Amino acid sequence: MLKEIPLEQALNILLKYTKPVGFEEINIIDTLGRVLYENIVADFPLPPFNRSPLDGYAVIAEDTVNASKEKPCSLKVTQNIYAGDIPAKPLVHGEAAAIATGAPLPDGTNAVIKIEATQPLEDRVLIFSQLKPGDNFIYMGDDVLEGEKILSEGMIITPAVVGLLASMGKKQVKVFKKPKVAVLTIGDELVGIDEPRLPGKIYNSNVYAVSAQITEAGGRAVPYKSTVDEMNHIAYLLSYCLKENDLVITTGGVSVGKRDHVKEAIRLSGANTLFWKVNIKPGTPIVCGEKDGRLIIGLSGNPSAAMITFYMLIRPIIQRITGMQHVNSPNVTAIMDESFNKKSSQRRMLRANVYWKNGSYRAVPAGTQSPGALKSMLLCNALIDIPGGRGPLNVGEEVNAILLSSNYVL
Ligand SMILES: Nc1nc2c(c(=O)[nH]1)N[C@H]1C(S)=C(S)[C@@H](COP(=O)(O)OP(=O)(O)OC[C@H]3O[C@@H](n4cnc5c(N)ncnc54)[C@H](O)[C@@H]3O)O[C@H]1N2
Ligand code: MOO
Repeated sequence: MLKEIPLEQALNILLKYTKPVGFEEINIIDTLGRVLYENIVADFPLPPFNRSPLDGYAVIAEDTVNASKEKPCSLKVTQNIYAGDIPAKPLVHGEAAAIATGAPLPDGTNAVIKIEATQPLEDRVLIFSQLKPGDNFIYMGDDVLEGEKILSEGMIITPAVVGLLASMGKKQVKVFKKPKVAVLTIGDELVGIDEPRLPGKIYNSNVYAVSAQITEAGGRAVPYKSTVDEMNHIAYLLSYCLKENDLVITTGGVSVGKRDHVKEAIRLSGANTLFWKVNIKPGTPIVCGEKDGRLIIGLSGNPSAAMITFYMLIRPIIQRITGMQHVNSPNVTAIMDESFNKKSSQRRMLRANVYWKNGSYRAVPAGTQSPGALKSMLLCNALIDIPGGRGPLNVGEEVNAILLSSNYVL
C-alpha cells in the first residue's frame, strides 16, 4: 500500500482503474450535459436545398445588369414561394419569383434581391440594383455537407449539439451511461435529517452534499443510510455497495482514532488497498481500495475536506466514466486581495473566491479554513494551491488558483 502520496499520483492511480460503464439510448430532450457515445455523420446536407436568406425576389443576376434607382429593370413575377413550399417551375430569363426567407430557390435562379430594393408593379417587379451571381444565395450544404462527420464520440452535449442532432432528425441518441455511485456515511454521531437530533449527535450533511456533487459531476448518486463505527458491519456494507454500484464513496472513519475502521474494513471486504493518505490539506487521510476493477474511496468525515477531495479526485473519475476526455480543472494565476496568515507545512488547498477585475483574476480567501467548516464552501469557487513549506500569503501576491466551476467566476 502506498502512503502519503502526491495528489497527482493519487489521481493517476484512480484513473487507471476508471473506464466507462457502457452506453444507453435516450430521448434527445434528456441529453443536455451528457457525453455522446457515437459519431454522427450527416446523411443529408444542411440546408437540404438551395434557399433564400431574405424576403424578396429570386432572379437571374444577368437580368439585373445596370439596374439602379433611376433606371430599374422590370421582371415578370411568375410564382410565389413560401418556406415549406416546392417551387412550381424553374426560372427563365425575364422572370422573378417572389420568395420568403428560408424558402427553396427555384432552379435557374442565381441571386436574390431583398424586398426593400424592389417595387411591385401589377404582375411585374421593379429591381433597383444590380446583382452578381451568388448574391443572397444560400447553397445546399452551405452549413453541413452530406457525409460530413459533424459530432464525435466523447463530445459533451451542449445546446448547440442538441440543435445539430435535431436538425439531422435524431430522436434517440446514444450517450455514455452514468455510473451508479454509492455514498456510505460512517459515524456513531450521525442522525438522519428526519430523526431527532439528540445531544452529542449531528445531522448527516455529507450524504447530501456528496450526493449533490456526484449529480453535478454527471453520476447517479445512490445514498445509503449512515452506519455506525463497527468494523465488520462497515466491511459487509462495503462489499454490498460494491456489488450494487460502479463506485463506492465513504465519508468518516479514515483517520487514526480507535473507531476509524474504514481502512481495515476495506481490507476485510476483500479489496486491495491502493493508497492511504494524500499529501494535501484538508482531506489528508483519504483511503482507496480496489476490488474486481471497482473502487472504494474513503474520504475524511470533515464536511469541507470531503467536498474538496471530491472535487480534486472523484469528480475527474466520474467524468471519465461518463466518457469525458478532459477531466482536469482549469488553473489560473490570481492576485491575492487579502492576506492568508497561516504557514502551510503541507501542500494546502485554500478555499477562495476568485473573480475577474480589470484584466486579471483576483482571489479572496473564502472564510474559516478549518476542514469541518462547511460555510466556507458557499463562496468557494476555486482552490488556491499552496505548495508545502510556504509561508503566509501577502496581499498582491500571485497564486495558482484551481477553478472549481468556471460558471461562478466571471
Ligand atoms: N491524532 C490524529 N487525529 C486526527 C488526524 C491525525 O493525523 N492524527 N487527522 C485529522 C484529519 S487531517 C482529518 S481530515 C480527520 C479525518 O477524520 P475521519 O475521516 O476519521 O472522520 P471522522 O473522525 O469520522 O469525522 C471528522 C469530523 O467530521 C464529522 N462528520 C463525519 N461524518 C459526517 C457526516 N456524514 N456529516 C457531517 N459531519 C460529519 C465528524 O463528526 C467529525 O467532526 O481526522 C483528524 N484527526
Ligand atoms: O486533512 Mo484534515 O481534513 O485537515 O482535518
